[in-house]
Amino acid sequence: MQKYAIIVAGGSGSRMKSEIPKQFLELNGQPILMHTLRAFYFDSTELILVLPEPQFAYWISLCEKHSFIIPYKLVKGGETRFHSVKNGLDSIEGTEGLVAIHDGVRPIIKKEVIDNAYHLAAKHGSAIASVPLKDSIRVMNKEGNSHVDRVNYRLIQTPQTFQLQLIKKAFEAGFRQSFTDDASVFEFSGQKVHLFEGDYRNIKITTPEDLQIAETFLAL
Ligand SMILES: Nc1ccn([C@@H]2O[C@H](COP(=O)(O)OP(=O)(O)OP(=O)(O)O)[C@@H](O)[C@H]2O)c(=O)n1
Ligand SMILES: C[C@](O)(CO)[C@H](O)COP(=O)(O)O
Repeated sequence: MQKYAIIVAGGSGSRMKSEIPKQFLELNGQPILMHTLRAFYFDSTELILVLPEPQFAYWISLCEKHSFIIPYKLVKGGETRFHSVKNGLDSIEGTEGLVAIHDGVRPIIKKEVIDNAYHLAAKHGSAIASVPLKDSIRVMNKEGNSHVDRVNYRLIQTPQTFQLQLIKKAFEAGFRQSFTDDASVFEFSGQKVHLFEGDYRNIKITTPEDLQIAETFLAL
């Protein structure tokens, strides 16, 4: 079955507070985004990179500088992550195949996790990488806050992988503020979300200390 990977990097990176967009910050001498794209480049997977249009020229200049020649389709980003993913999905012709949707700023992604994602999505319709919580959590409420049992919760990562036809249909219903990821869009369309074991090293580079953590993982 044809495999696609949509790598979304259309955000503004406001929490990183860096001058250059966080997807272009270097890890081990290469922009974060290059590590992420390379991880999905196998098995004739068709890659789609979603970037804000004003960043296209800068990205192309980085590719020349780093002799980065992996083939991919470049698609413009949208106002929110939902709109960026939608643009990526709309760029795929037809409805046959599997699509992994992955944050461009999660560069430490093992091939084993990606393989599992496609395999399980083919079987269940969806496959969402997740990990159990290591810390205690409390819920905030009118009384202040109270204990909740962490065994009932999971932290959700990407890749979030789907049968193409099902996820395209789900995104046609339109944007809602409550959507934080692709699994929430898929669930809203009435489909069942299938979780599988992700990886604690698959961090989302969001704030400055995440860069140091990612450097450490890459060195392993
Ligand atoms: N309009 C948007 C917003 C987010 N993303 C992507 O979704 C992923 C996860 O989002 P996040 O880490 O929150 O990125 P930003 O929105 O860039 O960061 P921030 O929330 O700190 O501004 C990132 O790869 C980001 O580029 C996107 O493609 N299009
Ligand atoms: C998609 C995601 O990475 C799953 O954990 C997350 O929901 C993105 O959230 P953000 O607020 O856009 O970083």
